[in-house]
Amino acid sequence: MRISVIGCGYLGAVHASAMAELGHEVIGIDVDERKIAALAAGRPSFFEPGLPEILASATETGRLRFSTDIADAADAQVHFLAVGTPQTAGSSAADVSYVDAAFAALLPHLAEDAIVVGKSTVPVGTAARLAGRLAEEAPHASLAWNPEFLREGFAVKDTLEPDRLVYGVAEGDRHAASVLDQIYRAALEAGTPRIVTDYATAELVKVAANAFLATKISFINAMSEIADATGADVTALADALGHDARIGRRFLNAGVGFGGGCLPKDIRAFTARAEELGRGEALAFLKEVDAINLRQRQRVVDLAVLALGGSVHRKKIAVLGVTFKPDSDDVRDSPALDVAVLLKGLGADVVATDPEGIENARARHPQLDYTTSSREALHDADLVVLVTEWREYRALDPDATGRLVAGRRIIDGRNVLDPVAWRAAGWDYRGLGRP
Ligand SMILES: NC(=O)c1ccc[n+]([C@@H]2O[C@H](COP(=O)([O-])OP(=O)(O)OC[C@H]3O[C@@H](n4cnc5c(N)ncnc54)[C@H](O)[C@@H]3O)[C@@H](O)[C@H]2O)c1
Ligand SMILES: O=c1ccn([C@@H]2O[C@H](COP(=O)(O)OP(=O)(O)O[C@H]3O[C@H](CO)[C@@H](O)[C@H](O)[C@H]3O)[C@@H](O)[C@H]2O)c(=O)[nH]1
Repeated sequence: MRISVIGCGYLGAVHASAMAELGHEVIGIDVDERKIAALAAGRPSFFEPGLPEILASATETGRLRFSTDIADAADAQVHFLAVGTPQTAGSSAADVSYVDAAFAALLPHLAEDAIVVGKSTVPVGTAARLAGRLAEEAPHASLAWNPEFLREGFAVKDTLEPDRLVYGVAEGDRHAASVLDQIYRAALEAGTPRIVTDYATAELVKVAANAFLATKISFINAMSEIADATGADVTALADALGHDARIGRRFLNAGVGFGGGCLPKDIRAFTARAEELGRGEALAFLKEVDAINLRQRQRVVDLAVLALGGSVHRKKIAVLGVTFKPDSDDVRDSPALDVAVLLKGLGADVVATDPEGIENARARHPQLDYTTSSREALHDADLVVLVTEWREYRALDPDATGRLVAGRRIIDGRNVLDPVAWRAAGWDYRGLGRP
């Protein structure tokens, strides 16, 4: 199948490469010339495990090409829209202007029977609006919405082996569903469940899934606040809750909270859309989910102040991690980076380290000191704050780490270290919701 992917960021670059890996002829389109030049040379413009390999092999065979000119997508049968839908500045709503612009640019280039397939996360109602426009301006083409559920760090695997496929199609449009079935044949043959539904349901599945995941994390973080007040242990609580198959253990890790380019902005956009629909009350709880989440960042900072006896001023603090999660270089709405900035704001000498995220972090917060060497960050530190659970930080040895620092104090902002082992090595260990 000849496919175009419009928007080659974290989602689009992976989707384009994975579609080529499946044997399709793919062209990736983006307005960012630097991104396109790197991708065309077989180099991803961001860190994602497994992506360099499939990108390089697909560009070498010529099955995957890139361009900044949308006219080069004209002979594709299927066009995936994967442009960004960030939070609008000064509002909690999603900014759909990139979707609208990409859609408008594509319209004059649509071949007979072409299918435009939305992958971006959009406010419910967007697909119906775009379908209306298509019916007027390119009635020979059709629209489907096929939301994406990949996680950064597992993006390639999640794209090739998704948990489920959701197609939102116009009433009676069997063609779009059957073309998508051909594209995803390998996953369907492996037994991936597929739900064919209307536009609004498909759009809602995506934001509802993220709202549920965010709620689960904020739920356990709220429990961690209660655990702190009572001496209970939130990790044991999560383990015990998780054994109930109806609840499940995943996404019950208390800590500095959720960030990234999806969960935070998606729950805010969903709330804003519910308000527009006159159903604000139904999703009012998501504001609390957001508030609980943001509070965790301050809790980590408060613990740091406590650990240093009331002030962090002029104290050297090693902040381990700047990305919103491990195995990603993404610092969008990163709790880790926020903690570093808050500590710096209190006068601490912050040295932040991260295996992959420093370049992006520096672009956003040039006022912080960074190093790629965790040894350098730890050297002579009065306090260590672990905020992104990269494997190398989880594997730190308390004795060896203790020999690098000036004071054996650690805040485990992800509850991933063994408090017994760290305390046995003489550390003042503090987690969130851990006695
Ligand atoms: N990142 C994820 O893990 C993920 C997962 C599922 C869904 N999503 C959703 O996918 C969408 C994209 O997210 P992302 O993280 O890849 O964002 P991103 O910012 O990394 O990428 C968006 C890309 O679109 C490009 N772009 C903007 N306007 C364009 C236009 N008119 N024509 C062509 N390209 C254009 C930008 O230059 C950028 O490269 C969002 O709606 C997001 O919510 C993201
Ligand atoms: O128990 C947990 C699990 C996650 N997190 C945090 O939650 C955030 C999001 O994690 P994750 O969902 O793994 O990362 P994303 O790559 O942002 O993926 C989410 O957002 C994507 C974009 O919409 C969706 O496609 C995915 O299905 C959805 O999981 C990160 O900051 C994690 O540290 C926790 O704090 N505790």
